[in-house]
Amino acid sequence: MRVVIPYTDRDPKSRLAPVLSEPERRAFARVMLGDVVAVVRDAGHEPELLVPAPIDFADADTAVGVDGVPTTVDDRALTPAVDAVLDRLGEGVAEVGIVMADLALATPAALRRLTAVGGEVGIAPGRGGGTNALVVREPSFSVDYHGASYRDHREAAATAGVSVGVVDSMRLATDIDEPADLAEVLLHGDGRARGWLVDAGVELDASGGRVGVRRG
Ligand SMILES: Nc1nc2c(ncn2[C@@H]2O[C@H](COP(=O)(O)OP(=O)(O)OP(=O)(O)O)[C@@H](O)[C@H]2O)c(=O)[nH]1
Ligand SMILES: C[C@H](OP(=O)(O)O)C(=O)O
Repeated sequence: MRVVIPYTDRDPKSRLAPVLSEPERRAFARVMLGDVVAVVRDAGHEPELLVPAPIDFADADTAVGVDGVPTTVDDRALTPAVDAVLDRLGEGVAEVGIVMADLALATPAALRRLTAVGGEVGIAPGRGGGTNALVVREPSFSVDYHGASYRDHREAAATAGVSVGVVDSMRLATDIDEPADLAEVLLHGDGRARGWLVDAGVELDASGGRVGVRRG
C-alpha cells in the first residue's frame, strides 16, 4: 500500500517553541519524518511524502533517510491536499494510507495493527482529538483535519454510511505536538528522534507531578 506522509517545513512544530529553537524544531521534525518513513517501509508499505513546496533534505546537517522517497507537492492546506491524494481511490487504487510525520513512537507492528483493523476507513486517533493515521478504502470519504478531527471523521463516515475501524494504540495516538509529548519520546521512543533529543540536551524532568522535560 502507498502510505502518504504529509509534512511541512514551514515553521514546523511551533508548539515546541518553549523547548526548541526554530532551527532545532525543523531538524527534529525532519528526524521524526525519517523515523516514520522507515516504519512505513519496515511494515512493508511504500512511503510517499506530501509537501506544500519542494524541500532540499540534502542541505540539512543530519541525513534523515528520505532521499529517493516519491514526493507529491501540493501547496494547498492539509485537508484539500490529502483529499487530492484520496482521489486516487476513484482511479483504481484500492487503499491509501495517510500517516502523520510526527508519530515518533510509531513502530511497524503498530502500523500493521492499523492496517488490520478493517472497515472502509481505519483510524488511529490522536491524543487531544486529532487523527494521526488513516487507511482509506472508500472513495467517498474525505478528510477534515484540525480541531477535533477524530470526532469529525467519525461523524462524516457515519453520515455517509462508511464503516470505520479504530485502532487503540498508544504508539499511534502519541503525536509530538507539545513539550510534554517529548517526555513520551524519551520514555518510549526507539527511533532516531529519541537520540536527537538526548543529543540536544532534552531530558526528563520528574521533579513535579506529571513527568515533563527540561534542557540539560
Ligand atoms: N503537506 C502538508 N503537511 C502539513 C501541513 N500542515 C501540517 N502538515 C503535516 O501534518 C502533520 C500534523 O501537523 P500538525 O501537528 O497539525 O502541525 P505542525 O505544523 O507539525 O505543528 P504545529 O506548528 O505545532 O501545529 C505533520 O506531519 C505536519 O508536518 C500542510 O499545510 N501541508
Ligand atoms: C492535523 C491535525 O493534527 P493536530 O493539530 O491534532 O496535531 C489533526 O490530527 O487533525
